This record gives sequence, C-alpha cells and structure tokens, in this order.
Amino acid sequence: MTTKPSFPADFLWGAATSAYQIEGSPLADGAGVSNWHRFAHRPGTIAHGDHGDTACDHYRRYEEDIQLMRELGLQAYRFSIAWHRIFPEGRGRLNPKGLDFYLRLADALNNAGIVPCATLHHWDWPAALDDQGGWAHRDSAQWFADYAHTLFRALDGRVKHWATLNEPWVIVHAGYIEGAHPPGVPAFAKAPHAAHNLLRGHALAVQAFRADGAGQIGLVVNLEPKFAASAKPEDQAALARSHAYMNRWFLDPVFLGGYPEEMADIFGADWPRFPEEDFKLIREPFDFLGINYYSRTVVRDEPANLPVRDARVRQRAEHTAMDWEVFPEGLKTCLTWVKQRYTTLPLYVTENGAAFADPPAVAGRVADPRRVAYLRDHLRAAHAALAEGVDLKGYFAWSLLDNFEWAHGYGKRFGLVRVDYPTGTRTPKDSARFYRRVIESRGAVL
Ligand SMILES: CO[C@H](O)c1c[n+]2c([nH]1)[C@H](O)[C@@H](O)[C@H](O)[C@H]2CO
Repeated sequence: MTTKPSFPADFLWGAATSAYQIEGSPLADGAGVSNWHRFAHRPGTIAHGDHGDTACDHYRRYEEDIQLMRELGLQAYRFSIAWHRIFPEGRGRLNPKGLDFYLRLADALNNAGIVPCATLHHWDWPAALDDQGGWAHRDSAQWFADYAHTLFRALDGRVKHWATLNEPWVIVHAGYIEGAHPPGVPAFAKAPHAAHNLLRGHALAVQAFRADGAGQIGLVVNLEPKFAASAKPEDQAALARSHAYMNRWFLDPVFLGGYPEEMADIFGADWPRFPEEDFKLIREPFDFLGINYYSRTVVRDEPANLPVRDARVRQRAEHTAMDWEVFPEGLKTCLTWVKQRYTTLPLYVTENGAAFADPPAVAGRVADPRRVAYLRDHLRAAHAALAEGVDLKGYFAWSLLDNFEWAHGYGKRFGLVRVDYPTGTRTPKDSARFYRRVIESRGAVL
C-alpha cells in the first residue's frame, strides 16, 4: 500500500505568468516601447505574425483573472513587472500610471488572500536600454538595481516575495547567442558579458532589497537534467559541456564564486577575464532559489554544432507540443542536485507545465488529460524530493492562462485555463479542476 503524498501545510500552491505574455495594452498609460513589443512587430520574428498587443488582455481583465485564481484555490500568483511601464525610457522619468497598475494588482491579490510573487525582469524591458547596449553594457547592472530599488519602495507592504530575474540563461542564449529573442542579432562575443552583467544586476538588486525592502528575494533559473547518449568519451565530454552551459553557468558563480571551466572551452578566445571583485558581489546571499523545470535532454557529441558542440538525441517517449520529452523524475533530479551541489536554501518550483494541443471548450469544459497526467506525475516527483529532505516551499504551475509563447506566438497552449483569442474568453480546463483538488487535499489525490 503506497502512502498518498502529503505536502506540508505551509506549502505554497500557485500559478505563474509573465507581463508581455498576458497583459496586452503594451503602450497604455504612458508605457514606453519595450524590446519585445518592437521585436514582435518585426516581420518574421514570431510564428503566424503574432504579437502581444492584446495577448490575454490581462492589463484590463486582471480582476476577472484574480477571481479565476480564487476559483482555482490558488494561494499565490507569480507574475512579472513590465519595466517599460515604470520607466518608459528605462531610467530617469518614472511613469506613475504604469506603477499604479501593479499597485492595483497587488492590492487586489492581497484582498483575495492570494500571495503576490513579483518577478522584476521576465525578459521584457524598455527598448531604449537595448539601444544603449543592453545587458552587454556594464552599466546595465546598475540600471536594473535602480529599477528594482524603486519597486521595492513603491510596493513595500504589498509585495513581500520578490524574484530578481527570470531565467538569465534564456536572456543570454536566445537573445545573444541565437538571436531568436531581443536584441535579435546573434552577438556571440557579447554573451559572456551579458550573463555577467545579469548576475551583477541580480546581486546589486539584492543589496538594494536588503537596504530598502521587506520579505524574501530570490533568483529564478531554468534547469534541465542532461544525460549522455553513450559512454563514449566524446559523448561524455559533450554532456559536461552541455550541463555546464545550461545548468551551471549561472549557479556556479552565485553559489561557488566562479564560472565552470567548460565556459572557456565553449567560448574560446571570446571568454573574458572578469574582475575578481565582481565575483565577490555576485555571491551576495539571497533567500530562495526558484527552479523552472520542463524536461531533460539526452546529448551526444556534435563538433559542428557550435558553440557547445552537442546535439539532442530524441528519446522514444511522450513529448509535448513543444517537442519536449515528458520526464517527471527530472524534476526530482534538479531539486536534489541543487541541494547536493549548491545550497540548502529554500527552493520553489517557479515553473512547471506543458503545452498540448488542447481541444476547444465544449459546454464550459476543456478536456486536457495529458496535462492532468503531466501535473500529477511531476507533483509526485516534487513530493519525492521533499521526502528526501529538499526544502521545497512551493510549486507554481506554468501557466495560469494560455498566453503568448514568445517566438511560438499563441499556437502553444500551456494554460490551466484556456483563452480563446481574440475574444479573451477564459475556460478552466480539467487540469485546473485537478490542480484545485491537489491544493485542497495537499496532494492526497495524486
Ligand atoms: C526551456 O524551458 C524553459 O525553462 C522555460 C519554459 N518557459 C519559460 N522558460 C519561460 O519562463 C516562460 O515565459 C515560458 O512561457 C515557459 C514555456 O516555454
């Protein structure tokens, strides 16, 4: 007889979104042009010519969405703040109307008994900052810290759970290596500097929080367990490079004080020497680590595939609509790896979810059995990590709503709640109902 999972009474159950993916109204109330608004309107960048001009219309429908969160039984809501609404040019002039939206959002969440969990930067920022050098500019760290400091003071008492950055690795890999995200032009030699300034900005923001904030502050990273396709030395070497590149690039400096040695191998002559005092700053302690987990990758050596010289070996297993392998045990692998290698800090699963080709709503229902199974199996893995002593404090399903899936546009649906575009009609899926039962039973239904 297997015992039913039981999550701690203070375990925080939530769902997550991000500003550009759901808000719409990109230029409302004095907001500046963001990098993603400009990028998405550049022909050829986003599937089907999609963009975030309307998205889920959350900027105007946030009260309806908070009612949805209450119906789902959510205890917390992870959202991000659009920098360009606060500082339209990135620095200097503050836009009170832009700030006011987040004051209203936080108040409405608190009044609904839902913990606001704010991410300061989830990839969108004023286009003006990209024009001034972006994250590759050494001053970007201070731009970010000044923006963060403003928000800590403005939302003091309303928001007590902060994350500095969402997935700095994606900002660098997609934005500077691939060019598939803004700034949109591959700039290989700039990538290490952008990564370094993101980490410096994170640390300076934590210092600003210590001076003027209240509550908890953390960092959110994406992790993806890597496995070698074979025991051959070349595949083992590819595994080491791939693992260092995606999983250790940011965590080694913040917890161990230096970059993985594989980075110099990957970047070669473009790998800089950074000032020693930077590493002291980057190790600024913070309060929790958020982990975004979706899948794992099996890799082999592929010398032609620069810069990491690896290639994915697709597995004979279930895959999501993103062609990501469904691999629930990988969540436990990530959580235990972080605890063993880096830290006993509290951990949150800040994103976990899947896109599937959901059917349309019929009579107020959306049958999404594959997402129900995905959530069930990954929550079981999360509970197994808890049982092994991981200090897991919460779980945020990605995502509350179907939304703008970056370069994929609206064709990939991750939501617990279906959004029919462009009417914006919301329909909770079966997975939302399942998640509510999980929360009510503290996992006993898993
Ligand atoms: C490669 O998976 C990453 O960890 C990852 C997946 N996701 C993310 N990061 C982002 O944080 C979200 O904005 C995406 O919408 C979401 C779904 O794609």
